[in-house]
Amino acid sequence: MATENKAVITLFGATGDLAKRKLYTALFKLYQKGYLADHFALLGTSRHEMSDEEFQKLVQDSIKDIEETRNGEAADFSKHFFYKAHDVTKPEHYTILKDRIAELDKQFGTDGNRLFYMSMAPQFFGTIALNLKKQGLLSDDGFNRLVIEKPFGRDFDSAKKLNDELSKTFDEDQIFRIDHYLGKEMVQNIQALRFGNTIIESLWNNRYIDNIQVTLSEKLGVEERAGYYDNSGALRDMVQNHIMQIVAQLAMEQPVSFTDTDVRVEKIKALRSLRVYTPSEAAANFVRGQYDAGNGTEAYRDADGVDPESGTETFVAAKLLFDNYRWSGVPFYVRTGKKLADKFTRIDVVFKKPLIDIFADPRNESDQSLNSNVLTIFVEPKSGFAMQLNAKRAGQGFTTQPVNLSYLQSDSDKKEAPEPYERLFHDALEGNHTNFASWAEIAYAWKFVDVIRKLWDIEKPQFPNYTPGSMGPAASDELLARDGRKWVYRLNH
Ligand SMILES: NC(=O)C1=CN([C@@H]2O[C@H](COP(=O)(O)OP(=O)(O)OC[C@H]3O[C@@H](n4cnc5c(N)ncnc54)[C@H](OP(=O)(O)O)[C@@H]3O)[C@@H](O)[C@H]2O)C=CC1
Ligand SMILES: O=C1O[C@H](COP(=O)(O)O)[C@@H](O)[C@H](O)[C@H]1O
Repeated sequence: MATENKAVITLFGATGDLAKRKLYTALFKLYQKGYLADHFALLGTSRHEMSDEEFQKLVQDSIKDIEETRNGEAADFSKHFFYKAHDVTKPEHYTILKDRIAELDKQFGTDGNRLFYMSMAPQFFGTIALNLKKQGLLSDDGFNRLVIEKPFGRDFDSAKKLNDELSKTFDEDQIFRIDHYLGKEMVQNIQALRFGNTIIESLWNNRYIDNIQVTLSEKLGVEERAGYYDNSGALRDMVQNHIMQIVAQLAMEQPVSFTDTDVRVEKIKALRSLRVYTPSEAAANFVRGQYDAGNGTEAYRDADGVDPESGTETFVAAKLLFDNYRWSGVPFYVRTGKKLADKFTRIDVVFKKPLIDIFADPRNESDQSLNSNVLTIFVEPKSGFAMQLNAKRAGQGFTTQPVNLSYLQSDSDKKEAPEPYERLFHDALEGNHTNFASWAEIAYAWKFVDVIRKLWDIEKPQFPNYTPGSMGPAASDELLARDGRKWVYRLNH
């Protein structure tokens, strides 16, 4: 039975792409499930003039593809939505919001609970937070929470400046920094798999694991976001946040309890032990790429809104090392890129082979009958796990072959699973930080990434260097080949 969350949500950027594509849908699903009911209201803002009725129509249009569970549900839901034109850079405009929030609080009985959601260009985040306090928009009665979109800074210094600005208004336990990968079902499952299974956790260390591979592969290019992406690149867009968060969950120690505070402590410790490279180590352990034209796709540099001489990377592969007792000597290979062969996210945990292969033919030195055991966590589009084991091939004689034990979520399971934004909105309304990035995690991730960024900003890359539809530049395969390893997922394999 769902417990209703009471709050007035103030959404900055209410007419933006993210709000229309993801946020209203997420809220509607929470409404359908009863997590939002009579006692909530959303006050949308942007500079655009619009009436409440027009805004309600915009919200209804955004959720029109979701099936209603009862007649008139979408219309009833939209009646909780209100709008005020507001320029976040104008301090005097905040008074308009303040009065309206107070009215909505009374009208909907939200007990003074306020959730502020910044879904706007990041240069405005600091200003909004400062004005929320200065202009008196915070409540004295219920909770005051801030949900903030990515990117959180573009390097450590800018992230720290932003965090200092936010901290003048909100305490760390009031800030919810969105990383939508943390809202994905199978990313959350990493902890269930590790800490719910003796068979897994007892092997989860450098005695048994040879290497771990994380792949976030995208088939699409930059689409409509070229302006943002060309200033960002894959390192900032995907590695500093999503990949670091996944890697932290794979590397962390078992938390004392499954609470946000204890989980955070362990993730922070894991990121603290990530080896920060010197520039020459960074050059050896990081690979960047940019897609060329090919397979019916134009080159990145020819895309609308991209600098024709752009040196922005659309692909990153890297080898990460943790300097701690559990992981010493185990490389974590990560990669992400646009215009790759397919859209998928997966984690491959490659176990060490048995020390002695008693099945190999002693007369043939090159005979290797045993494969590595590989645990694959399929994050998307399929969701589940597979464990590759060695088994006897059926029939006369004795040879082994790899076989798979697998669990894949059914389509109905997947339909039941909330979308990341639904889950994360709900967590923020509940005040649960488990699936949000803390400042310390973000700070360590930036300090790690800044070394690479600085190096890449100095050295001119040899771009373009990979074909659309491939798995990135050859140097990505060479990164592993140098260590005598291969990506578990590769084309034509
Ligand atoms: N779109 C996406 O897929 C994703 C977006 N994000 C993040 O979400 C945030 C929002 O992105 P997105 O929705 O794409 O951005 P958009 O550019 O589509 O929307 C920006 C919103 O901000 C409003 N706005 C701009 N300037 C002002 C101002 N001075 N005062 C008040 N309102 C203003 C705009 O309305 P108006 O111009 O009328 O004022 C609009 O509602 C960003 O931080 C982005 O990085 C993160 C992941 C994915
Ligand atoms: O944060 C981002 O993520 C998307 C990929 O997210 P997914 O859920 O579709 O895997 C990426 O396309 C975008 O560039 C980045 O900003």
